[in-house]
Amino acid sequence: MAETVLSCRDLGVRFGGVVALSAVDFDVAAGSITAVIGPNGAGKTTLFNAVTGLVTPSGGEIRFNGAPINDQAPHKRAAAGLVRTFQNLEIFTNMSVLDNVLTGCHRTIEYGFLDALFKTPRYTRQEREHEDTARRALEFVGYDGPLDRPAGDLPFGGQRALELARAIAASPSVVLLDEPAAGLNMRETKNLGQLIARMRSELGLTIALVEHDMDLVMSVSDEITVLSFGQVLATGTPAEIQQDERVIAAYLGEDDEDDLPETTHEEAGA
Ligand SMILES: Nc1ncnc2c1ncn2[C@@H]1O[C@H](COP(=O)(O)OP(=O)(O)OP(=O)(O)O)[C@@H](O)[C@H]1O
Repeated sequence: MAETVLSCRDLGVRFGGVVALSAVDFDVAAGSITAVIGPNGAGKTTLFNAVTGLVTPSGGEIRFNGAPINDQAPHKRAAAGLVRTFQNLEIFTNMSVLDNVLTGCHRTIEYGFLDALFKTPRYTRQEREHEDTARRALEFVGYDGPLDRPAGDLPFGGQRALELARAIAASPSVVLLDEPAAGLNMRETKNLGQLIARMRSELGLTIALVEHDMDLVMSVSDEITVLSFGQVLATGTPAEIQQDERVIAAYLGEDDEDDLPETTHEEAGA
């Protein structure tokens, strides 16, 4: 069985009187694609925020590569290889496409302030390496436009791809994708599914994703955790989750977009 790289035990998060997460157990196996689904307000983004250090848990433990990280600052978690993307794009629209991706490389900077000031060989070498990494990440996500184009000029789908490239350029071991298909059309979503599968197969990444697009979730995921009202409702394979009566009940009354599709993991060609 694959080793667990990320785990939450008995995780709780409160915002004043609102219990956003309660007694949540969540595991991500090395090399897996693990999805977190659930109705609006179920606590999915809060789970990712707790894992990446953007919110402080009121209880429970988060472990990354076996070590507790509850007290670790967000940038330390990123430096350790736990990298994320955001539901609302966090693109620097005035910066170029290349510079946006380069910001992802900064977690691996080894030169100091004086190296940068005097442009020492160490600085020049690492800047060149970072640029190569950024170019390769852009190529990986299928970007073939000019590198100096302002990121704000890209269409929405292009900006989503740019965010993925930035996460990839950070050389992570685990990537958390928060609603990567939000705002994408059907063709773009299908391409995204292939890209996520390639991130695992070609780059060896472990991926966790929060997503509302059920066709995407069911086609790419190995394991799914379902949250409802801040608690884990079910955990299982796509086939198990699609047949789970509690999950189906939790989704009744949700938008069509959120309905569990009838396609299975196998049918979707994952
Ligand atoms: N910063 C905050 N302050 C107060 N309440 C919050 C905060 N962030 C989230 N919440 C509340 O916590 C609960 C879980 O929110 P969260 O955004 O994690 O849900 P979600 O499953 O990601 O929803 P969606 O699918 O709509 O993005 C909700 O009741 C939400 O209103």
